[in-house]
Amino acid sequence: MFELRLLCGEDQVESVSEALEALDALSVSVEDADAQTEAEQALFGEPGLPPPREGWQHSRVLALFPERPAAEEAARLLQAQDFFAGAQVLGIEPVADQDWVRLTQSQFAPVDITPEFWIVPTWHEPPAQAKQVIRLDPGLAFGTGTHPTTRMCLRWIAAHPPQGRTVLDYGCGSGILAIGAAKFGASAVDAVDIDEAAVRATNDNATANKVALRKVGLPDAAQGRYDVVLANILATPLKVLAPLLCGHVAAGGSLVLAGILERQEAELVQAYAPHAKLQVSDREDGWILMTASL
Ligand SMILES: C[S@@+](CC[C@H](N)C(=O)[O-])C[C@H]1O[C@@H](n2cnc3c(N)ncnc32)[C@H](O)[C@@H]1O
Repeated sequence: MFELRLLCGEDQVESVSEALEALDALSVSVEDADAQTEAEQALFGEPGLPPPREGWQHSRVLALFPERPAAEEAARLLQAQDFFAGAQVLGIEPVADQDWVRLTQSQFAPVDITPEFWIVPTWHEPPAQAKQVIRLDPGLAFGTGTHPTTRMCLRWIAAHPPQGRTVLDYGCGSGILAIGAAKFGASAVDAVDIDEAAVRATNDNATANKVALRKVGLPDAAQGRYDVVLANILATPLKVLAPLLCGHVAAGGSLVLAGILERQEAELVQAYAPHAKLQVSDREDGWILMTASL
């Protein structure tokens, strides 16, 4: 395959990408041309908030073609378009054949939560010392066990097995916390997310792990009170959700919150103060786990 490399301004990326697709590019990808420089810009904000920017100031657009003449023809046609004015063709490079599946898989190794509790991709054998295993492959939904926020929630579950208790996983992503709670003996687990793709992933991952979740759906599926409420979202939505999440915790139950940076501790304590007394119960890589007993 051959890769056509282009440099475009913010306003040109969409037209150039669409034109490349119309010119039968096998794939089109866009990178921040200013990455790792002082001009690098963040594009994504917290969920529910508008992105700080719609696109990068300078983008590298990379298009794959099966043959060099097709890439050359695409470059020639693009250069003749008005919308390409100011953009540049950086070159056409052959792309070495690789076993992409193997390469991707090699980046996801088993992850230990405790010495005996592991998250293991399906293409790996569980380590010998693993007594409790969640089988999970990377997918569209967040939560493979590699992020500190997920790891801290799973560590909390392993340290406080919800044996015979009801659990709500609010913002379930891949369903990893719900599955963990079910594996550690919860009597009923509900998992909800605002993202339909997360709901689908949670159902699929629960089936793959042979655990039965009681309800999986959009946030309205969470009804009533639970002995344990887990929410690994981010500080801003967690603050907004304070009354709702606390309203789902049964008397004597536990609230477990993650997605909070160390510097956000005080604002979370304040937001939850009318409902619960939050305290930091774990920390990893600048993230904290905050919990409360109600
Ligand atoms: C950081 S991921 C956590 C996924 C998984 N629970 C874990 O611990 O790895 C946060 C998830 O919360 C969901 N989410 C964000 N805001 C939400 C909201 N207001 N209500 C429900 N889910 C939300 C996102 O769609 C995402 O799947």
